[in-house]
Amino acid sequence: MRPLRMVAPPGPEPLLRVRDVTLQYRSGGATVQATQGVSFDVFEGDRFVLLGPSGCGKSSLLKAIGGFLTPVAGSIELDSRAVTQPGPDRMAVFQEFDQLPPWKTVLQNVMFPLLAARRLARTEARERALHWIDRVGLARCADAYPHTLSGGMKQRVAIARALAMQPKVLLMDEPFAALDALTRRTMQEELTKLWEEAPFTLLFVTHSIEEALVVGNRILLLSPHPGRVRAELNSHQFGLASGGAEFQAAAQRIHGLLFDEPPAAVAPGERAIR
Ligand SMILES: Nc1ncnc2c1ncn2[C@@H]1O[C@H](COP(=O)(O)OP(=O)(O)OP(=O)(O)O)[C@@H](O)[C@H]1O
Repeated sequence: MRPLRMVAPPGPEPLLRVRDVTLQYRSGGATVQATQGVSFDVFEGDRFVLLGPSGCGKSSLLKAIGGFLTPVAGSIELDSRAVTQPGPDRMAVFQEFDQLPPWKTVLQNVMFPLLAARRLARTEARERALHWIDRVGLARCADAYPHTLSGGMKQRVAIARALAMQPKVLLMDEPFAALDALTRRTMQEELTKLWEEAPFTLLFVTHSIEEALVVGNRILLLSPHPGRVRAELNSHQFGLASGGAEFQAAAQRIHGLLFDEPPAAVAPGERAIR
């Protein structure tokens, strides 16, 4: 099918530019193709969502943007510089609750990257860390160890740790997928609130259509394995208060764009990607 993309308004240069990226793994003599020629732009302050079915290469794209996987074709630029390795300008939050070293307290966990990157002296790192621990609502848990925290609290620590580094882009790989439905909703709410208080650039991976609509302002739809761009949509009209018929219709439409063969019809304002 011909992928669809919203007509891009003339505007600033993208912060993150992904061009024709093909990703592969070599596994036991075989080659697994994760994505095929994927292109998209993320602008400063975007909440950009990669949405697609399991195995379409969303995590692989995040790994490549993180500098952990080199494309076999195409290019990735952050702030007009080629991404060739991991760096503190791209902090990640993952789904797994064990991403926090268990022998460090909450405060030590959040301070750790600040000290490792030699960004700040210990006193400033502590201050910065405490600020972010407070921002995610965990001020009373600064001296707690991860095993004493709930899943949602651990994810809040991971978010505080990442945002304390003031990355150019925050990478989130299904960060709420292992949480119960109620906590997941709360976390979506809290993430949106953090963004509203002080916007940052977010690249968020999910396979939940509802989560994409709630968290994102722009959504890239990827086809099943290997991932290709199917469409790019604006979703800034949907927020946490969204529900009802319009939200359901948008979710249905995205479902059609992702899975229907032939794909769902083009909406006004969208065009084929050249
Ligand atoms: N380390 C690896 N070695 C070999 N193949 C891999 C590796 N990691 C991922 N793959 C394969 O690459 C493809 C894309 O995987 P990826 O995890 O990026 O997809 P995804 O869209 O994030 O899936 P999910 O939503 O299930 O996490 C899959 O076919 C997967 O099996």
